[in-house]
Amino acid sequence: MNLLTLDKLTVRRGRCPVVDGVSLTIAPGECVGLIGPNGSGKTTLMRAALGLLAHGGQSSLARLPARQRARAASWLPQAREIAWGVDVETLVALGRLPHDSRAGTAQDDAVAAALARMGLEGFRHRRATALSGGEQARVLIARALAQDAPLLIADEPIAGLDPAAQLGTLRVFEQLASEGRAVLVSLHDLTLAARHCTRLVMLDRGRLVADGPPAQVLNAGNLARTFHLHAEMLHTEHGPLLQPLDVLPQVTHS
Ligand SMILES: Nc1ncnc2c1ncn2[C@@H]1O[C@H](COP(=O)(O)OP(=O)(O)OP(=O)(O)O)[C@@H](O)[C@H]1O
Repeated sequence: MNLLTLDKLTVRRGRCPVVDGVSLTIAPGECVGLIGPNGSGKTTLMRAALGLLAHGGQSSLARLPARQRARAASWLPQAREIAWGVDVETLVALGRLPHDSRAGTAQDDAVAAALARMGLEGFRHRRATALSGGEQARVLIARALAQDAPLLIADEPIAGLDPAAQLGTLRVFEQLASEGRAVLVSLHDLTLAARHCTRLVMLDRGRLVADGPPAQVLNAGNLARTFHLHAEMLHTEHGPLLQPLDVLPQVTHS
């Protein structure tokens, strides 16, 4: 059974559609990378899919009552704001709010597992607001993991993380997928997207322009048309490596 179905999802800002008739499904076991240039509609698509923005078309998640939705999907927004100076363990435990028994073994296990996955055991008793930006970002990812939902939707979760933390985070997402959950993650690093996602969905001016295996989606034509990039995809023993070579002139569309 699919964990997310979008059918002609459309979001307008004024008269202009910034997400334009996007249809897709996400099934258990998939780690789907959402890629596209700045302003192509990635955040808007995710927020509309979650029912956080008025939209046309259908989203299977947006239709659910709030509590059920919070059990069906966890959401990691791009803005990393930690408003309260609580300790890291307490903050991560907030991810358990959608579940009935907030205290007890299930909660302790989920929080401990989330802290371990993000390598935060040593931060458990630190005040969350007193951590570095990257550390705070990892704590917020841990909070989303503690929610223990079948689908994680994450908006640029590795922005601002050091290279090891970026790799570690994407490996956690791959692990979630291999455990039978699913992830929809927006990414700007196309090499990491190619290496760690099972599938890529490419947006261009709100439209879905490619959807499939990374090697197929990241072809020279798509990179030129959508990203205005001349790039070479190198196939190394460690996996694909995208080498940007030049910026191409943008074609004006009427
Ligand atoms: N509140 C808003 N009011 C009007 N237009 C908006 C609003 N929020 C976003 N937009 C526009 O919608 C389009 C899509 O924005 P969105 O944030 O979804 O893009 P994105 O692909 O996530 O970009 P980025 O990679 O820069 O984060 C952009 O053209 C943006 O200017």
